[in-house]
Amino acid sequence: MPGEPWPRSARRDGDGVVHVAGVDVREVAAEHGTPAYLVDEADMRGRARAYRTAFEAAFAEIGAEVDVYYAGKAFLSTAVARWMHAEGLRIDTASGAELLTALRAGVPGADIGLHGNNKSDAEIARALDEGVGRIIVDSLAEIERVADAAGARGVTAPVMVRVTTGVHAGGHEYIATAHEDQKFGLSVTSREGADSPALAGLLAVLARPELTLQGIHSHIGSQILDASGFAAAAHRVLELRGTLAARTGVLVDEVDLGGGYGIAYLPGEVALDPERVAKEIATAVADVAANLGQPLPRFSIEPGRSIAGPPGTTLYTVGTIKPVRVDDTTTRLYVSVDGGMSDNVRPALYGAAYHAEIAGRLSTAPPALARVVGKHCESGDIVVHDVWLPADVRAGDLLLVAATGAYGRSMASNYNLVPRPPVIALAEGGTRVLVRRETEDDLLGLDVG
Ligand SMILES: Cc1ncc(COP(=O)(O)O)c(C=O)c1O
Ligand SMILES: N[C@@H](CCCC[NH3+])C(=O)O
Repeated sequence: MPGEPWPRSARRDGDGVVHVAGVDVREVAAEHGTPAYLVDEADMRGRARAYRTAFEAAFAEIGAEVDVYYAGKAFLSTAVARWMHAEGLRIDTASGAELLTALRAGVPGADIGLHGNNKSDAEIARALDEGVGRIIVDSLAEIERVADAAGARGVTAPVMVRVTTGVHAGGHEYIATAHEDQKFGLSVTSREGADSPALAGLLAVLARPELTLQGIHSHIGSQILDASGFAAAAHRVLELRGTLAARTGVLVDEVDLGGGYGIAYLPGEVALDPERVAKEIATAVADVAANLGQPLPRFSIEPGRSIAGPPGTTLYTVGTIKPVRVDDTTTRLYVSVDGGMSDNVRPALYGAAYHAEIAGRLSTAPPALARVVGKHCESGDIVVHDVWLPADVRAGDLLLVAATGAYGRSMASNYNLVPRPPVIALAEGGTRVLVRRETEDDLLGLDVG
């Protein structure tokens, strides 16, 4: 600290105490308790701005426009939706409650998109009634459902068709989304001379007067650290756009290239740089469009992790410490904290690696091999697999885990009936609760049997 993977403002003072946005983590713990998710507001807003300005500039160079949608699945609250909208981003939602959060924040429906491979009737109805800017349809059946719902309301629904391009990209298999054998989208691959499912989807949209075909959507995966996958996917999407134009004369207006921009989780890892990736993608799509003889569409992207991840940290208090002899030469310190897989499921789900440091004091003790574990009844309840902590780590120490802002709170559970931690924004030396701590009464209140 400072530097990746920590929030931009993270510093240690002369006593070794970590401050984020000028706030002493010991004060956060005293005021709000632990575990707690902390968000460096200026950092999150800055990253949103950086993505928007980098993509706008790179696409302006090739003569195209681009909209940036913040992918709310990474972490959404009304404050976050307001920050993102104030920074000139739109909001991508993937459920009725994410949509409602953006609306409650005052984001106009026109600036919101709705995703989902199995949208409920109620979700489709809300999207139509609130006039969302786009519904991203994910199957042939859904195209008919959205058209029927729009017809019943006497409105026209703006839709994008989500396609899968077969491009493999991203981290764990569970977060790659453009390969063939998975649930999302319609494949661009045509088999046995038939139209590809993606082309069939586009034709199905054109066949329904209750729908306007706004564009084609491709999201290839998440935690991608190499821009070439985006360019390869864009190539296939523009080819599909050309095929549709040749068949029907309709040239779709917009292409969404999804999210997936990778971040640093560990010291020494290098995140994708928005300016560089924006330039690489813009140059690639300009070349492809020129080769295909197509005018450029409008573009959009949907970053989530790269905006919400790095500004977020999780503050825990250390409890039980157990040295475990793992072989003749190695002892590992099992350092238990007051949270675990209920507030960050990513290590258990994807084997994701994180970095942690003692945050409330300086230690000159030699480093010891440690594994940070949670308080749940599961041996896979690991917060940080391998990390060197000072050998004098002790109960009561504050431990800060880096880069937990995306897919931490948003994927949190109540395993073992553990209440979920609050989300605290840190800005200009002060704190503000964005999402309050869940209580045992909240959980027992659901038990009406
Ligand atoms: C359709 C879609 N858009 C955007 C995202 C956001 O991805 P990321 O958080 O990796 O930027 C996802 C999640 O992977 C997604 O499924
Ligand atoms: N939840 C995943 C990424 C999002 C996948 C959504 N398509 C993660 O934590 O990495």
